[in-house]
Amino acid sequence: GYKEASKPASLEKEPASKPESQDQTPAVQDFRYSNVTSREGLEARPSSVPGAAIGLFTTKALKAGDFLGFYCGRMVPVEKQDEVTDDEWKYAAAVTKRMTVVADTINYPERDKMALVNEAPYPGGKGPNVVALTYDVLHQGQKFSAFTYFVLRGVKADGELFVYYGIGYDVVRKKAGYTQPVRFARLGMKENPQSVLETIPSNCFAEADS
Ligand SMILES: C[S@@+](CC[C@H](N)C(=O)[O-])C[C@H]1O[C@@H](n2cnc3c(N)ncnc32)[C@H](O)[C@@H]1O
Repeated sequence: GYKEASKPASLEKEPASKPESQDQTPAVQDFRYSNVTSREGLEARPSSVPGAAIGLFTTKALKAGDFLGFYCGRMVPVEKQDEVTDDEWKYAAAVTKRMTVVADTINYPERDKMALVNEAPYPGGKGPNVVALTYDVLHQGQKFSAFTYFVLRGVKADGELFVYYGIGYDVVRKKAGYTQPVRFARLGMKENPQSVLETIPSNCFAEADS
């Protein structure tokens, strides 16, 4: 099933509205290491946001509910999170209560691509066109969770992708020198990642919260 996710790990949950519930937990057929962790047609390019460095763009038009990709990287358990550097926190997301994923877009540019999605320019922009959700799978009787990105509203070909990082990201935002209003999102139809990817990348999952 899916549940709304927040980012980064350390911080409080935002009171965001729940996306439509999907009660069926998908059971995976193939659950293994893979470098293909996102849909086709996503490219890193210089961001349209001044000062935001690189951004993620889609070469193909996307529609609300489309699966974008798994947010992958190094899994850091809660007891090791004091070892995460300020730079790494810029690329961190909470997968579960006890596990944070820290993306490495330099060494794993394909696998850790989701970490290149910026926040929408503010003020003046249209806001996010991507939303973060927790995706759960059942594998050999055990539940695993991944932090995923889904398309929130239609994006034209060559459009830049934007997601709201959550209230907890404010510390990092201040250091980077930009602001962002609190956002609430509701997502309708959701494409199953398993209909987009040939294999589900097990290295992007953590043992689910019980
Ligand atoms: C997850 S990374 C996104 C990828 C990053 N732009 C890069 O080049 O690697 C998050 C960082 O991107 C930058 N960023 C994201 N959205 C931004 C925005 N709207 N304005 C300015 N900087 C932004 C900030 O430095 C932030 O800490």
